[in-house]
Amino acid sequence: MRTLITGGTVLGPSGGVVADVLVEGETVAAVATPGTFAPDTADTVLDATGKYVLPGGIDAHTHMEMPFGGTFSADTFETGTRAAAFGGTTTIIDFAVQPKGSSLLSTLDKWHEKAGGNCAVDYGFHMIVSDVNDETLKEMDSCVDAGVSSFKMFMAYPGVFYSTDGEILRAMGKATENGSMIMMHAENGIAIDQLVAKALAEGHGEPVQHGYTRPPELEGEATSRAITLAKVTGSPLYIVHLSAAQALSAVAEARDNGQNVFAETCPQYLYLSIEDLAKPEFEGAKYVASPPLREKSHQTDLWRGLRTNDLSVVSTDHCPFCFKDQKELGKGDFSKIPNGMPGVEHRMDLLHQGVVAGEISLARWVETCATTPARMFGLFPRKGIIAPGSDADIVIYDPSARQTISARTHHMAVDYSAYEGMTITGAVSTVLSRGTIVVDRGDYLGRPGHGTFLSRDLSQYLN
Ligand SMILES: NC(=O)NCCC(=O)O
Ligand SMILES: [Zn+2]
Ligand SMILES: [Zn+2]
Repeated sequence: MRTLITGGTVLGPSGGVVADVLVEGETVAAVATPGTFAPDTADTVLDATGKYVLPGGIDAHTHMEMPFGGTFSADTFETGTRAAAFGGTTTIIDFAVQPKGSSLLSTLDKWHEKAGGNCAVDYGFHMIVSDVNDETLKEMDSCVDAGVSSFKMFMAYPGVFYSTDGEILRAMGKATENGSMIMMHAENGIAIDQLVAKALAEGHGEPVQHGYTRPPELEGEATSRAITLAKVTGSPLYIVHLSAAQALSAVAEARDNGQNVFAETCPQYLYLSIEDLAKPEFEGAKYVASPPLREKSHQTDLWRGLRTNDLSVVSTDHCPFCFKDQKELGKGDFSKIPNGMPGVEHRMDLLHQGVVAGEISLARWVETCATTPARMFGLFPRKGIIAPGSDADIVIYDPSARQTISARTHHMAVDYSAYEGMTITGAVSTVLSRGTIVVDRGDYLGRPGHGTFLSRDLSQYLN
């Protein structure tokens, strides 16, 4: 099967060039001067004139079917990866969640069961370690052997996912040994729990209290502490869902000092704010995620961080809970609102909107949403670039189309959109996953089970 994509501007991490792309089977065969290949030698010709042709997005932070607060995030691997495909994301890396008291390998088996045969696009796993002991430390080696080479830990959520500094230090030591990466949810959960208890005792149960009780200073403090622990152990560190200027300063300083510290932010922290959390009639619950949405002033710093590469990656932290029945579990007590927001479908569009607004370049759009996550998580050059030999995960993107985001038209299995009514310039036209057209002008042509598991080895990037 040969597919020829003609006349588009092919984008990569260093800019764009008008070229034709030849796909043979599942991989890119050539990127060549327009007209190099006769159209009648291809089975399918896609005219991309006036459009961008870019590597499929890589969302390195999703939570499909994730257990949290007595319920499960609303997207299954089937619905969530289909929504990802609609939005131009052709790889997700989801988090397997170790329940306290159980093993990492049985957790991994469970996540394979959930995802196997169901995904529309390719997928990998990180492992959430919530129980550090001799056995799980050994199992981290087995996870790396099984292609799961990144481990998330929590300085937040005492009693649930939380690890002490000592436990983090031990896991970081193991990561240094076996060439894996520690990913950190950096918020001071012990202090936050005190603020939450005080707010509730004073009768403040409304959603905006979620923001007030998780101040940015406690994200900055935890980020600095994680960086210090990583320095002591010599381990690389990846800060997930960074939201606050204080945390960004800590990351920037560490990077300036030559430490292997990386960070991601998410579209919600670039576009939404504590004003959304403060919406009346419990509507603020739609925006409850941790870390919380911040004052708008933080957004300026985050966009700058994306330009300077102190923020290297944009992921979604897609963790959708329906407003009805799920978010409602926390009516009257904000601490019981399931934490998380939907987003996997709109990351590419929202970051393209950053290009339109002059915040980032086209090259940074591709780099932060595809190339760098591929490099950092052991998928490059198979993913994250359009080059001979790479998987033909390709998005044809119309930069002049206009669309309005709405729950009425999105494909995520959740009853609201965090960006309801927002108008975007640019839209996905066609998406190929390993050479197969999975989305074309609004139609889904893929199938559950097309997506395959990606075994990841980080040694190339980190050494
Ligand atoms: N972010 C969030 O609120 N929910 C998902 C779990 C996590 O990433 O901490
Ligand atoms: Zn987290
Ligand atoms: Zn998350």
